[in-house]
Amino acid sequence: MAGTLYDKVFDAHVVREVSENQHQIAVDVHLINEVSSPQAFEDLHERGLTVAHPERTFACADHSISTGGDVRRFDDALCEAQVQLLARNTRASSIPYFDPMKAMHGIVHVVAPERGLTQPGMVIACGDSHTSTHGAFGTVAFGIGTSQVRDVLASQSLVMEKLKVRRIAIEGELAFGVFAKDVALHVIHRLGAKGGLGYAYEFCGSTVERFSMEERMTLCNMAVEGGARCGYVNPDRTTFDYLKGRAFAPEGAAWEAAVRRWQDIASEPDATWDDEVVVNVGDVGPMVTWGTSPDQSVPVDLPVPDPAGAGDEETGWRAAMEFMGMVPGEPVSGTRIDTAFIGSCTNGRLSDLEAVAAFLRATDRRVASGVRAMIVPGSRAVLKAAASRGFDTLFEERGFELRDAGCSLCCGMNADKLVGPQVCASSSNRNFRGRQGSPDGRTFLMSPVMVAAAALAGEITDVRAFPDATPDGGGRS
Ligand SMILES: CC(C)[C@H](C(=O)O)[C@@H](O)C(=O)O
Ligand code: SF4
Repeated sequence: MAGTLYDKVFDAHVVREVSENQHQIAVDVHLINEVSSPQAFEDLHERGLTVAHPERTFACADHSISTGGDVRRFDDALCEAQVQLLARNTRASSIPYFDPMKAMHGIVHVVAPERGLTQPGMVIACGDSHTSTHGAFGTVAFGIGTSQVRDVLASQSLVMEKLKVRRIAIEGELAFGVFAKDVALHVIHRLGAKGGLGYAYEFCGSTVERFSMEERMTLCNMAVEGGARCGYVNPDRTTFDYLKGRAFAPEGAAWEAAVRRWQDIASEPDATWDDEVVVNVGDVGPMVTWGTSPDQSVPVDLPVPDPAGAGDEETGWRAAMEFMGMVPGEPVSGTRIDTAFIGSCTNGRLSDLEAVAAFLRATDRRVASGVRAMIVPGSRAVLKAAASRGFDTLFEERGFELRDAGCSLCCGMNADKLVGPQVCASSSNRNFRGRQGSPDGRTFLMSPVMVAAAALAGEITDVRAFPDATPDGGGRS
């Protein structure tokens, strides 16, 4: 069957066309969280409706949860109420809940793939924009608003438009110190934070083919920061190998049949894309943002650009630079930091922690004095795997706090927040003003290894400039 993966999956899920380019589509897996579901459940109950498919609905409490070691402690009454409501609503509707008191707790975009819930060819919806992460598996996965969460709870379907598809071929070998996160930041820089509006991004090319599933998740996670509603990678052997044996993955004959089905849904070579872009990443360096939008980034060894060359964006660039304390023509490196945050659904997976551990082992330095450095695994499974490799001791010996799983400082919706105008080197995906819980806080996005380097140096620094860093420590994550 000719066509793109997006077309094939979307078309296979259409229940009916509601109006011109508005389709009711079936949802295979609905992920819910404590932030965007309480109102949806309330609306549902007000209409006298019940959850249509609790067995296709899965819940995590991730944004509001404390990562300080006791998940029963809350920063404020709203956080506590949201988590309690999620527990109550899931219990009342028999929805599986990855309870924060239990071993499978974590950020929903980390937990669902770990469990094997995310599978090729599915439509996955969640009231959270970074649902695009699941596209790494050849899944059409996107964020929805609270009223759509209600619709999916009630009907296991929702109404949406069909997107255009942009094929983004990423080519080249990543240099030492360059990671999937740098590729994501580079692509967004090149195509713009709004460049993907109305599109699904299909990531392909030799770089993506070589990427692990965790690297693909990092890339797809950030598709939404480039304005795309979803991003995906065609499923291949890497995808199948990752999924095999996971809790929700099919088994035996069903596994063989699933793999055949999954192979069929990849985009055909003669498919038609609405747009095609080639991005060469062989000469991309470690990226760092200088502004308040994820596309405002520069390789760490280049100066902050001149807003005079930014056309329509000049005013926005100037405002962002002023807020961030950046000077055109001056390097971002050398900016003193107060906080270092390694975690989030972008970069809180085991391979991220492995890359950080390898980097730390290649140096003997500790976190610079005055810097608070936090490592927050995306899930308890990641935390456990990290501990079994001895990373807990390593991180703590070097002055990093290894915390419990959750969104933590990514969004400042829990006790982990910046204070005042603090500067944070962060491995997360958004650098919007106030993003990390302080209206004046300043966020610089970069890869987890670059965050670790900043933590040791006390300032944003080029990881490649660490004299004792080795290619192993700077390898891809
Ligand atoms: C709070 C939640 C709905 C939000 C999102 O939609 O992405 C959050 O996860 C974020 O990263 O900003
Ligand atoms: S880790 Fe950050 S980006 Fe991901 S779901 Fe949580 S708040 Fe959103």
